[in-house]
Amino acid sequence: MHVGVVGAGYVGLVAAVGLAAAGHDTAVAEADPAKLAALREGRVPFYEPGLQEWLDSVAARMTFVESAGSLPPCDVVLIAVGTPSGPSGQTDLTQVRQAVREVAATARPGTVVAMKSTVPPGTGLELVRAYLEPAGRDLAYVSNPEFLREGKAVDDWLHPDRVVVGAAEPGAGERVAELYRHLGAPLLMTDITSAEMVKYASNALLATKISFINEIANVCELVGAHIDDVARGVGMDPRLGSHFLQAGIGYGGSCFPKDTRALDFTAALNGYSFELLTAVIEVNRRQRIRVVQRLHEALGGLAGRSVAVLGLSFKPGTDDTRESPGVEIARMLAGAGAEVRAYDPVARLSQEAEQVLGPGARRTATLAEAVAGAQAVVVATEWQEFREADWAAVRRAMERPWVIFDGRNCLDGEAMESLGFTYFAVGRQVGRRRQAAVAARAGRPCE
Ligand SMILES: NC(=O)C1=CN([C@@H]2O[C@H](COP(=O)(O)OP(=O)(O)OC[C@H]3O[C@@H](n4cnc5c(N)ncnc54)[C@H](O)[C@@H]3O)[C@@H](O)[C@H]2O)C=CC1
Ligand SMILES: O=C(O)[C@H]1O[C@H](OP(=O)(O)OP(=O)(O)OC[C@H]2O[C@@H](n3ccc(=O)[nH]c3=O)[C@H](O)[C@@H]2O)[C@H](O)[C@@H](O)[C@@H]1O
Repeated sequence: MHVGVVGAGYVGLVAAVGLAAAGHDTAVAEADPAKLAALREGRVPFYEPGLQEWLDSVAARMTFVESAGSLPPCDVVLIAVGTPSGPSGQTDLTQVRQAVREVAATARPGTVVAMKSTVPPGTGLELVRAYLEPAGRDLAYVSNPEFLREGKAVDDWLHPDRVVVGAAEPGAGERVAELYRHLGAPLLMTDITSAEMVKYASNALLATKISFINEIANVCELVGAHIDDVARGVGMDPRLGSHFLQAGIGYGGSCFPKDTRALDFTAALNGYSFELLTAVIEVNRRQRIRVVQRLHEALGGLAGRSVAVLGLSFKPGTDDTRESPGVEIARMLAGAGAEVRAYDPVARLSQEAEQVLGPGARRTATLAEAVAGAQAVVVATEWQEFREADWAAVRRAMERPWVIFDGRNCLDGEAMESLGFTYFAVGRQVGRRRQAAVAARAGRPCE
């Protein structure tokens, strides 16, 4: 088939390369001149493990153009542009509307427009009415949400758990499903709005698991239980599943935060108060603040204290800093008067994000530079470099009281304490603090 893709971000580029690898002639429209220039030189314009090699192997079947209107005639055009949050949590559909408008104005009759961007339930039907029907050229619309993860995008594309296709006309849905047939994944064919809802329900449930385990971890701290064992025990029940039970400083990234807010907003818009989801969002917000509270306590205030934040990308394996807990924590600490040095081995900070780190925070080129003279260290992203760091050397480079907040529960707490650190984590207590919590609990009357 001849396939067009609008938007060469994480989803669009992975989809385009995956479809080219499956033998389709693929044309990609990318509006950002710098990204387009990189792609025309054969370079992936962001960090995604394995994608450069994959692109190299299929480059001959790919072309890159500057706008959706310049795409060659296609059987299917995938839309994979950004859908960021608006100020009240609603989805900003500006990029989607622009892309669909351009495709509707130029696509040849009979083209199928497949939406891979995450758009709120009801959007597809509205786009059909606003742009495809008025074009009068028999353009079909299909919702085809994407479930890949950053950092594992290539593998996720090749091994999807399912392919979801929402269509009003079976023929159009079939044409999109055909693009994935070779992957052998289970296929759900449904209507457009249900397909849109599958995407939000999936992300909301994953976010709920994270906020739930974080609440359990917070209670573990009070009763002297150990979240690692608790999560392992819970996950042994296949009905509950062992995934997404990693407690920490909460979820970030370009999708969970915005998609939970968008679903909350959509529910409210339709007159429904989605209490559970509102709580999931609030728990996630508070989980980051707990780090700042804990350091405030441990350092006897934050003004003038020196704190290193390790990890600015929202998770390991990506350079994406959108809604990253590490960035947010650095900003809160700096806002409270701490002198913050932040380090990340890969993260890409936009100019805006550099500014967002604020006057009290600056980024360093190395871990050693970040921790030199710091009184506390926060591990915000579980990069391998942090797991494998020479923590004895880090302790020597720091100043008293040698506090470490392991926001991803990725270090050996006992080992940290034996190096002289005061070790805090999420739902984990080691050494003296664990004994104290258990003793305090034992001394309390039963409720
Ligand atoms: N990042 C991820 O892991 C996943 C993202 N999604 C969804 O997929 C969509 C895209 O996400 P990302 O790839 O992260 O976005 P992104 O922001 O990284 O990339 C979007 C790209 O589209 C380009 N663009 C915007 N309007 C355009 C137009 N009219 N013509 C040509 N190019 C245009 C932008 O310049 C940008 O390069 C979002 O709706 C997101 O929620 C879904 C699953 C996973
Ligand atoms: O819609 C999307 O964009 C994508 O959002 C997530 O993918 P992604 O944001 O790349 O990253 P995840 O691996 O899901 O992690 C999201 C955040 O949750 C945090 N997390 C994850 C798992 C966990 O157990 N605990 C936890 O705190 C991570 O640190 C990270 O900040 C989903 O996993 C994808 O299925 C989905 O397609």
